[in-house]
Amino acid sequence: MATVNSIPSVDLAEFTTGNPAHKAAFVAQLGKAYEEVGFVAVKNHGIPDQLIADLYRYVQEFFKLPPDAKHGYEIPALAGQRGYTSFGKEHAKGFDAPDLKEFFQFGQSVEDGDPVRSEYPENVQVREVPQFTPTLFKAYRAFEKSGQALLQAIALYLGLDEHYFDSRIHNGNSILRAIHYPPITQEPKSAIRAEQHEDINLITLLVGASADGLQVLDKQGNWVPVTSLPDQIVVNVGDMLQRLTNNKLKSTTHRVVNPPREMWGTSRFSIPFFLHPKSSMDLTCLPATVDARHPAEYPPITAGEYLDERLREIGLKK
Ligand SMILES: O=C(O)CCC(=O)C(=O)O
Ligand SMILES: [Fe+2]
Repeated sequence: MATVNSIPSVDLAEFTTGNPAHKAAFVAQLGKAYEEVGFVAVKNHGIPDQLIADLYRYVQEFFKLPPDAKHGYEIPALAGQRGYTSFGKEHAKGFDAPDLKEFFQFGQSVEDGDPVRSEYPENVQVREVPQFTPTLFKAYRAFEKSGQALLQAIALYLGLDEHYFDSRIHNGNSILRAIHYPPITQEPKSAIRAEQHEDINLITLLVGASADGLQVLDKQGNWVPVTSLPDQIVVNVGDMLQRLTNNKLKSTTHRVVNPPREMWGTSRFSIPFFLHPKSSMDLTCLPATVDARHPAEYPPITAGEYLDERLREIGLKK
């Protein structure tokens, strides 16, 4: 297994088109990486280069809109879950100072009559950049597909049926979040672009951010920079998967630091896809991960209840 920038690297084609031996090797590599590091770089992830280029292009056009136009897409009742959230609103769990970022969130579109549709607010259409919403939608579907393949490998690693997650993530509550970290204009007192945190969801898929800054906390307590190569995406375990696996798979702490002073004038963009299941998914620790040496660390909870608790903790939900 190659190591790039100190996080392990895997080739998803080994799983999706490889022979049984390749597939088994992929499962073992991914599982080991998630037990030890919590982050991997994935190549042959299936998300077309052109789509990624379009995504970054339209996202940058959106954030260039005048503040008034962007504020028109901010809907407090939706707790930031759809549309725009302005600079200074969200803070990491346990921190008061807000992160130095603005973002736009795009959620699930249910197209097959599944009654779960009534749980999801409509996505927000951005009129000024006509290609923005359709491109987010295309990317959303591509990330869902890639994420499903990764969760199939994770299911096998956990000794579950390969398709364990399929029905639980179908029409799931995933979020595509386009983030803009604006140029820094004055000495930031105590805030950084994104304070240290763990993601809430099952797994997060991140296509190459536009600049350095992402760091993960290793077991020795050192912050290690992560820069994915252009042909790779970074995929990490979130708290829902850590909880489901009774801490066997690690939801690793990460943050986005401010650039050196000479780079203060530059923006940073990144577009994580937070893969969530349906709110009804039971996150009770899997029996296979609980034994005398590893008693269950968490009480039973559903994904919906857990998300609610976490959105309150980060200041998005009152
Ligand atoms: O901007 C990044 O590279 C990562 C952002 C992040 O960790 C998050 O939004 O959860
Ligand atoms: Fe994160």
